[in-house]
Amino acid sequence: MSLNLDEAKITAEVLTTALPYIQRYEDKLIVVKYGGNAMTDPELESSFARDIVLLKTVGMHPVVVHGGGPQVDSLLKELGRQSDRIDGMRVTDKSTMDVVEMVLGGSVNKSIVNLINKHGGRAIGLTGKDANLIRAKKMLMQKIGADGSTQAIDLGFVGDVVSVNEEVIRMLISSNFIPVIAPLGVDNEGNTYNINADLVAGKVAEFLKAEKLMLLTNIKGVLGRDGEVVTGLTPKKVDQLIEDGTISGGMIPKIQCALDAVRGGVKSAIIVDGRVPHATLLEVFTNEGVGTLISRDVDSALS
Ligand SMILES: Nc1ncnc2c1ncn2[C@@H]1O[C@H](COP(=O)(O)OP(=O)(O)O)[C@@H](O)[C@H]1O
Ligand SMILES: CC(=O)N[C@@H](CCC(=O)OP(=O)(O)O)C(=O)O
Repeated sequence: MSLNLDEAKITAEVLTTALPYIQRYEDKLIVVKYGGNAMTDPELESSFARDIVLLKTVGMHPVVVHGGGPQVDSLLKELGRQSDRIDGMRVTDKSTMDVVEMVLGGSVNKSIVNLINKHGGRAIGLTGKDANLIRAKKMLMQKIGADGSTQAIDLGFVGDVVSVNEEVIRMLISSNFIPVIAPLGVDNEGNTYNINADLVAGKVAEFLKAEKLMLLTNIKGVLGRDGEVVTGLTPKKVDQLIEDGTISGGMIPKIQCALDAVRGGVKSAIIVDGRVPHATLLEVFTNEGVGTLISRDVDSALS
């Protein structure tokens, strides 16, 4: 078979364009949160897995934290049950916790691990309970009523991250593994908690001082009042958009943990459209990126 020179030229150009990005991120840690809503199409799932393997192969250190909210909903439905969400958090009683653990720590985690490994990676799946990776405590949610009074809301076994055992992650990374983490945590008494996956990804990125936190979701980015993607956000603007209801539901914890992560030392956090094939690569290997960027100099970012 003879070499097609035109095709070869394009390939060479693409590879050369990638070089500065490969050099820039060499040996750097990139935390990718893979949301349940982005796991809907087998081709997209494959392109995600290949992107992760490629990042690792060229010398970066991807760490995957996954969600799986819609997958938990499906099993609950099959069981003839449902659960409420308050500001994006699933109210989790004991029996819901069992289903959450089964789905997130079981089928969802293992299918991502399997897919990455099928594409030549060395993924290893763990939940926040393994090696006490994620220490958690019960989340205390406060709601402010219309009259200004504060109301405490009990979400059951929903947790906040207290700490992340970074040693475990670093050990896996240095042995060339790709950690794939399910968003469960454990407290000192051994209680298991269901933790929003964005929160876990943000804290993992923060504890490991990651270069980048990428939150893959099912929307183009954070949409402003006019329905257009907002490319850069300030904390003040985020507060305004939450207050007037423009940012709601699952986007609330997502944007808040992106802000917390950059305040905590992560260089940049990006909310990316996981429905775009190779969204992860596009974000790392292009200047423009895709979605909404929250960088460390967030106070001077576009609003
Ligand atoms: N201002 C906004 N911009 C973008 N999405 C928003 C906004 N407000 C609410 N959302 C909702 O947040 C969802 C993303 O959160 P979520 O469903 O929890 O995603 P994931 O499962 O990927 O974590 C979007 O699909 C959208 O319905
Ligand atoms: C407390 C809480 O809400 N936990 C989430 C954990 C999974 C998750 O965050 O999944 P996505 O990223 O796909 O939404 C849940 O039970 O759905």
